[in-house]
Amino acid sequence: METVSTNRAFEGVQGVYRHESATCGCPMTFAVYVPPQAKDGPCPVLWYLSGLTCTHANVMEKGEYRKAAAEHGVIIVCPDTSPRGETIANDEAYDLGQGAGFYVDATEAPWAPHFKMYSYVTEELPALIAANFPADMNRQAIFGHSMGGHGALTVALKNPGTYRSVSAFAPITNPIAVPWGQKALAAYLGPDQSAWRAYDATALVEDGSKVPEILVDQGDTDNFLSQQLDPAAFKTACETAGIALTLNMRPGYDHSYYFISTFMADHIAWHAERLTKG
Ligand SMILES: N[C@@H](CCC(=O)N[C@@H](CSC=O)C(=O)NCC(=O)O)C(=O)O
Repeated sequence: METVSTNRAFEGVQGVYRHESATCGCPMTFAVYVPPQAKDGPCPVLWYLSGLTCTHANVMEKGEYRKAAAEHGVIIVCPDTSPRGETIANDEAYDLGQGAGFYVDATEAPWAPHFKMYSYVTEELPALIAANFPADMNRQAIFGHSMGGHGALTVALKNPGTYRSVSAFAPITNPIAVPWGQKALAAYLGPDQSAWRAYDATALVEDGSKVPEILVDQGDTDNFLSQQLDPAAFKTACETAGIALTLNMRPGYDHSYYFISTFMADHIAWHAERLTKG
């Protein structure tokens, strides 16, 4: 692992790192904020998964998470959203290929050799974090935005013992039913829609995956709300399954990092409460 940069912030350290990923078969860059409490012992880890077009840098530069992370003593890890490189498959559209990995393990050509973001964020990167940072891997939580909200929900639902809590900003909650998801899942997983259900938060809940509670914040003037994000089916699935979903509709907020940064401290405090219990 190579250190790209480190900067002192809120008495902790914001770092950017690069490593050769065996899972994605290319160099991958990620950001880690280590809070000041780490000098006294391992800290819990909160994963942030970003949305379409993002690298590790969008939330690092615009998410405003460091003050709350330092206050609560939480490490924040921000992976990239896909493998990248000139020799790696891509698409000219912003919602497929590089910058749009959808946190799945692709099975279809030309994506399958490198687009393994599910395994990358659930296996390879956690092992790297455990080996190189003052991280208490028995206390992990996960959140994300839009495509990254979809990633956070599906990763938590598929690994209920690993993450103590899960939340999302404006998540894609039912990708099999919306254009972004239908396009990406068809490309990465092929035409058999039964394979898509393993990466759809609403379908996972309908099919029996369970976490005790979920926090979601959603702007009501988000331009993607009706076509790509509509949380109605997810809300119904959670109600039926007995999952306590808190869905905060936020008047006047859009899909941007202005919205995310407004509610970032609330989400970190919510996770910190669950990460420091027990
Ligand atoms: N370029 C596209 C929209 C891209 C976009 O809005 N990306 C969001 C995530 S959307 C869902 O995953 C984002 O986080 N962008 C990065 C940022 O820094 O804001 C278009 O123009 O429609």
